[in-house]
Amino acid sequence: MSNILFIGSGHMSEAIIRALIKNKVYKPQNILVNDIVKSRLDYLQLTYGVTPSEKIVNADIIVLGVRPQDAWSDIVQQFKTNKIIIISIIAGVTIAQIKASLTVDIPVIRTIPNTLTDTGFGYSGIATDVNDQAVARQRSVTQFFNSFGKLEYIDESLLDIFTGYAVAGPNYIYYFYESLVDAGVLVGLSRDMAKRIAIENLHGAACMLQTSQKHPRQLLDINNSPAGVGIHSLYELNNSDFAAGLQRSVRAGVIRTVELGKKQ
Ligand SMILES: NC(=O)C1=CN([C@@H]2O[C@H](COP(=O)(O)OP(=O)(O)OC[C@H]3O[C@@H](n4cnc5c(N)ncnc54)[C@H](OP(=O)(O)O)[C@@H]3O)[C@@H](O)[C@H]2O)C=CC1
Ligand SMILES: O=C(O)[C@@H]1CCC=N1
Repeated sequence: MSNILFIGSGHMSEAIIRALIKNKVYKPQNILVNDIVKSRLDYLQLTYGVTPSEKIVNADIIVLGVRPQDAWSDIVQQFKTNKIIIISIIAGVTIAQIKASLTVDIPVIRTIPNTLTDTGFGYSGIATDVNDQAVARQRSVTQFFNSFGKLEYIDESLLDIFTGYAVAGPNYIYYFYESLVDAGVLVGLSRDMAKRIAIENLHGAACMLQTSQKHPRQLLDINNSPAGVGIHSLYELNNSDFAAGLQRSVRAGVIRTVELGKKQ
């Protein structure tokens, strides 16, 4: 079996490692982890049985899991063989930037993975340059990507937008859920009951949007009788900055992604 090395083994790498093991794409012993934090390596070894690697070694696939602000450029300069494939999960940093730091011609695939790996939901974006497209179709690479949710192969020019909208996406939902649960508590429900109701409505409303073929406005209409409860509560939401606040938030995520990529 081929092996894979994660350099920078934080939250996102861990979510991918969990998916790789769960979906039997790699055995734990074929997953090598490198991080500057030794306790992180101990934790990953103990939790998943993966192999810690305090030095950067060669592997069939090398996942760059450090942050855009970290020394990714110094890391990639250490690769001296073109027998590896680099998969970068670093937000904002382009394939051209990574290739410019390489001293050997190594294929680079850029992905922006979604932390929803445990659920099978959530889109991850993938981009390659034309020269590396054949490499991206290799069995080991396809298996790697297929293990963590749904995939969208996109042009690299869309990847930063995809990051702010799709991959930061669970944030908007978590925050909405938290605010909704607080609203339930505010009007007098126990937190437990407010949570159960909110999660059920989230699932149910998502199902309606997916299966009913109806525009959200039509669904809102069904849910609001004349002079009734729903339209009164929506009136307040309309009066708030809710929609524009959400849209500004997504735009800020996209802008920050671009900004982070320019830092090095
Ligand atoms: N979390 C998410 O939802 C997503 C994250 N990403 C991308 O994944 C990458 C990692 O994010 P995330 O996992 O959340 O971040 P974390 O901070 O959890 O993980 C990064 C890890 O890399 C370590 N590190 C830093 N520099 C080096 C180095 N030179 N060599 C080895 N290890 C190093 C860090 O150590 P220390 O903390 O000591 O610096 C840390 O343990 C980022 O580029 C992010 O853009 C992409 C999609 C989604
Ligand atoms: O904040 C982050 O670094 C990651 C990238 C996209 C969403 N979260």
